[in-house]
Amino acid sequence: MSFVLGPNQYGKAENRVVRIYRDTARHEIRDLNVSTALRGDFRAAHETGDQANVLPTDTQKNTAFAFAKEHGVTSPEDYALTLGDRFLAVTPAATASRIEVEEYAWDRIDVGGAGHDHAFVKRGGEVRTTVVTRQRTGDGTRAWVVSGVKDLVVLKSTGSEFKGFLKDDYTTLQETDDRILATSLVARWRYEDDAVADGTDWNKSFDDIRQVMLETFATTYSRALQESLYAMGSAVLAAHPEVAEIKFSAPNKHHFLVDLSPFGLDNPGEVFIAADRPYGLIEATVQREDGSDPGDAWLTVPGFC
Ligand SMILES: O=c1[nH]c(=O)c2[nH]c(=O)[nH]c2[nH]1
Repeated sequence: MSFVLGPNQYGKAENRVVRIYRDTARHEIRDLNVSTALRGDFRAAHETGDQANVLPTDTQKNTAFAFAKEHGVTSPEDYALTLGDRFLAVTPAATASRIEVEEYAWDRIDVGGAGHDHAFVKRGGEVRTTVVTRQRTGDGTRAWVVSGVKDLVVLKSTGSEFKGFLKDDYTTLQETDDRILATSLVARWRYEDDAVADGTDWNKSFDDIRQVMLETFATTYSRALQESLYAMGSAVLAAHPEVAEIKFSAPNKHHFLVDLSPFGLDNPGEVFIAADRPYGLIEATVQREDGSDPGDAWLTVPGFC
């Protein structure tokens, strides 16, 4: 039996490149998922293990991040064309480079009718939720309404720090005065018992609460995601007497600053790698001090402490 090498390509898939433009107070964000691949004469790498023609996938990854700084991201097309050109230039064995870019769209969070300078909400994907429990009582029924939103992805490109935390022998995290803060928010709020009898406009209430959460996230300087959540919950309870309590489950979607110094580039908060996992998971309830009895409202509602 004999075999020959058929079609092949290799590269680094799904580099999560986030480029922030922060030359002025009004930041811009380009959020990309970049996959690179090279095709050509890479027979030796497969047949004899000789890597002399192989531009490592690690180098391809580094280039994807470095080019986001050096050449910027004016469009996914221009960025991909520039990257593809570079790989061909430095890899003589390559006959083709293939660059696939997905771009995630962000909208500015609306604050008082204007888009915020550095707070964004990811377009699409969010889901409105409600869990209603109607329970038989002696003379009728009682209803609990727990409504919410999940997968509401928000990001601040500045106005967030994390420092002064407890340190031990295993702490390596550096303190920071300025970081990206991002989360995919799950929030559920329980309405007061009389919200049903009072004829609550559920649609209006949902829209307003969502807006209060977004606006508070945007305008509150954050010393931790915990503080942002508490501020958001407090703002909802202050503005909405029909809400008894609100619970949050918020993954801290880490964005790590990429070290571009090996390539002679500085990186003052402009190019980040959006990490997938692990993630910090911050969960908190904000409730009224004299709050009503939640009864069975939260029974089997998953994902909250
Ligand atoms: O907002 C944060 N809260 C934390 O508890 C935490 N822990 C951590 O490593 N980073 C962060 N960020």
